[in-house]
Amino acid sequence: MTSLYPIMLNLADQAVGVIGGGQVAARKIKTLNLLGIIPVVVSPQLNPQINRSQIKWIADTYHYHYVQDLRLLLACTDNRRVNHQIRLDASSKQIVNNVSDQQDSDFFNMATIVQSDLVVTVSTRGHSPARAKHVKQVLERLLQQQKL
Ligand SMILES: C[C@@]1(CC(=O)O)C2=NC(=C\c3[nH]c(c(CCC(=O)O)c3CC(=O)O)Cc3[nH]c(c(CC(=O)O)c3CCC(=O)O)/C=C3\N/C(=C\2)[C@@H](CCC(=O)O)[C@]3(C)CC(=O)O)/[C@H]1CCC(=O)O
Ligand SMILES: NC(=O)c1ccc[n+]([C@@H]2O[C@H](COP(=O)([O-])OP(=O)(O)OC[C@H]3O[C@@H](n4cnc5c(N)ncnc54)[C@H](O)[C@@H]3O)[C@@H](O)[C@H]2O)c1
Repeated sequence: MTSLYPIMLNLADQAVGVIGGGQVAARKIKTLNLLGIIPVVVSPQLNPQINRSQIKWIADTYHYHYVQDLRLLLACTDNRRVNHQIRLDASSKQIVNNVSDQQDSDFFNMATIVQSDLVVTVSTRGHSPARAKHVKQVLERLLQQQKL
């Protein structure tokens, strides 16, 4: 993807859905929670790293009716067909991240540091998530050292 534009999305009164409850979902939920967002999670199983008190869990496989009122959707199952179906089902008001296919996503997630009102994000335009993670860790140390 070449045309990417970073923004802070206003999600007041709009809910977020995570479909799938595995390792990748756990990482995305952690960041949502850091930002004070309690997502709806649709998944028959939950990774133990997911804090159940910080989500609204629907213990079932994906059906569109569970997510039709949600604004932002993170398609995080380990089934590429299901993740793609979530994007196909989405209305024009919904924005979808398909974790198994960059080209099938409306947006990418960013490595995110949250320190009260300060939010620092890192993106590699989808090229190297591991690099984004590394730069985030360096920035975390810098913020701490410099007391910024
Ligand atoms: C930044 C972060 C935010 C977050 O999602 O939390 C994030 N990935 C993170 C971590 C991470 N992801 C992966 C590893 C193992 C890497 C390794 O070991 O090499 C690790 C490291 C770890 O887990 O430790 C593997 C991976 N990631 C993607 C694919 C598929 C693909 O490339 O298409 C695969 C291969 C899957 C496979 O195995 O096939 C795709 C995406 N990952 C993105 C974001 C988006 C682009 C970000 C950007 O522009 O830089 C994008 C495009 C879509 C999206 O998900 O939005 C988070 C930072 C962690 C932090 O903050 O600490
Ligand atoms: N974008 C990223 O950051 C990134 C990073 C690594 C891997 N991936 C991709 O993410 C996918 C998921 O990886 P993972 O490690 O989280 O897998 P995982 O096996 O840990 O978790 C998969 C989850 O999906 C759920 N699930 C399966 N079918 C479902 C359905 N029909 N409806 C609802 N939930 C369903 C399972 O119950 C489980 O909770 C992989 O396919 C991988 O290619 C993406």
